[in-house]
This record gives sequence, structure tokens and C-alpha cells, in this order.
Amino acid sequence: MQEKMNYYQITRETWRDLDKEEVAPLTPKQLLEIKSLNDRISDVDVNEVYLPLVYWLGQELQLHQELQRKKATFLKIQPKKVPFIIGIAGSVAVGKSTTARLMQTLLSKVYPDKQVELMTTDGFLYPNQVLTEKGILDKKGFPESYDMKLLINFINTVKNGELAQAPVYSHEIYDIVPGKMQEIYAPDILIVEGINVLQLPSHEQIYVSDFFDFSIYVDAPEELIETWYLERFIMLLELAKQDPTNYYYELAQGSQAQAIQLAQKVWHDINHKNLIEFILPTRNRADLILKKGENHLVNELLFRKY
Ligand SMILES: Nc1ncnc2c1ncn2[C@@H]1O[C@H](COP(=O)(O)OP(=O)(O)OP(=O)(O)O)[C@@H](O)[C@H]1O
Ligand SMILES: CC(C)(CO)[C@@H](O)C(=O)NCCC(=O)O
Repeated sequence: MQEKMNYYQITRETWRDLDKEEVAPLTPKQLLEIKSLNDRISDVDVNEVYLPLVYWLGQELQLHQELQRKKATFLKIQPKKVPFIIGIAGSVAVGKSTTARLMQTLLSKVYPDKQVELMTTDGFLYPNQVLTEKGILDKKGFPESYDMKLLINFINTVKNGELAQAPVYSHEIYDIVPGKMQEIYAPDILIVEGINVLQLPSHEQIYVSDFFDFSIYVDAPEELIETWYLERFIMLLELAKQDPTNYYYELAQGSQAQAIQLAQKVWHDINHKNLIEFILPTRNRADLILKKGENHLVNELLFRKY
């Protein structure tokens, strides 16, 4: 199949049995710590899917450091630490941020001497006020709703080992948090997750992914992603009930059936449209495509050949 032309197609059983050398399965105590991230993450997937991936990323990291050293020697310049950047792409609600937090935790456990940081591109959405002025508040998540120049500058700053600052987005207020910044300073590894990380910005010459050393696309059937979107929406609504500052507070006071109808419409008109038009077309740029099925379990991995 065309889609799979430049990928090794690997079943989870084959992947599980690959040589992981020194990476031991997590102990029950360590698995409990993972559960504190998200109690629905499968222990079996952690040991059989994500740990082998962390082992492989360790191999790539070593090669990256070696290459940077050799480049510095060749160019007769002072070698310096160049952060290893991992991008995680995929649909809204497919599980990017959960995968990213899981990878951060596992990488820190397996390579305790490495500083692993995490950020999301949500912070580079224009604030609601700007989106309203541009007439694109109903296009949140679409390419034009992000300040891609700022995002590329941010990643470039991180890659150069300098202090980088990113605005912060909150799902609770459904907007950029005024005055709040996340700072990243010379990590060994930075994980960047977002629906747009493999897209080519329209007015820029470079991809965000030009700065990536490894990229992952989290994939799943559309019907499942819609279910996950609606489940998460119901959870957010529950949280919003007691919190008048929450964007969904008013909605949470009314009937749940009506709220779900609205969420279905938002999924259909915004997030699903965005998936088909702008996110899925970037899938084949990823180094690894993680294919998930029911209950978020990974059933297949596509590993880029070259
Ligand atoms: N591996 C997993 N196991 C169990 N549940 C998961 C897993 N990954 C994600 N989920 C659940 O799926 C829902 C969506 O996940 P998450 O918020 O990570 O998605 P996302 O892709 O980062 O979404 P967005 O683009 O809107 O930020 C959440 O309710 C989360 O708890
Ligand atoms: C912030 C994004 C774009 C991506 O995480 C998404 O969660 C979002 O808010 N989409 C807009 C439509 C919606 O309310 O779901």
C-alpha cells in the first residue's frame, strides 16, 4: 500500500520482542507512578510498547550527541549541548499529551542523568481576542490560528541552548493565560506535542519539524477519536460544574444531552474537519506512526525505513 511504502510495518507482538538490552520492565511501584499521570494507561502497553520505544530513542540520542561532537571537531568550533527534540503529532483528543507525558516520565526514569522537558504548541494559538478580530474563532487549531513564527523562533532558541519562553494555553478558560509563560532552558531532551508540529507554515520557509530529531504521529480510527473527544468533554464538563471561572461553567449547569450535542457539532465542524484537511496529510512525515485501537491500546507501529 502507498501509505506504507517507506515504513516497516510492525505488529505489537514483534515490537514487544525486540532486543531492549539494559531497559528492564518497570516495577509495580514505578507502574503506579505512571498511573498517577493517567490511571487508564495500560501497564502492558507501558512495558511492551513504550519502553522499547524509549530504548530506541536512547540509541538515537547517543547518535545525535556523537554527530554533534564530530560536527564541532570538523568545523573547529567549541562543542556544545544541542537538545534532542522529539515531536508528537496527531488529531485533537487522540492522546498526544498523554503520550508525551508518558514518554517524559519513562525517558527520565530510564536515563536519570538526562533533563527531559515537555511543551505543547497550544500556547502558540493566538489569544481568543485576536482570533475574534481575525474572524477565525471557530477555526481554533487550524493552521491560521497559530503564531507559527513565534513557535519556530521558540524551538530555534531551545535548539541553540538559550532560554526560551512560551505562552501557556488553558483548556479550562479556553484561552491563552494572560501573563503566564513557560520557560525552557537547555534540556537534554525536549518533547514538543501538538496537532501542527508536522505542518509547513504558509509564510515560513522552514518546518517546525526541521528541528526534530525524532517524530511520532499518534494515529487511531476516526470513530474512536471522536469517542475519546466526547469522553474527555464530559470529564471537563464535570470539572466545570463547580468552577465559575471555567469556560464551560454555564454549559455545565444545563442538560448533559444538550452539551454532548454541542460537542458532537464542534467535533464534526472543527476538529474532524481539521484532522482530514490539515493533520492527516502530515502523517507520513513522521519517523514513527503509533496506531491505537480500542481503549487506546497500540496494535501496530509503522517505523520509517529511511
Ligand atoms: N494511552 C492512553 N490510555 C488511556 N487513555 C488515554 C491514553 N491516551 C489518552 N487517553 C485519554 O484520551 C483523551 C485524550 O487524550 P489527550 O488529552 O492526551 O489528547 P490530546 O491529543 O493531547 O488532545 P488535544 O489535542 O485536545 O490537547 C483523554 O481523556 C485521555 O485521558
Ligand atoms: C486547543 C486545540 C486546538 C488543540 O489542543 C483543541 O483542543 C481545541 O480547542 N479545538 C477547538 C475546538 C474545540 O473546542 O474542541
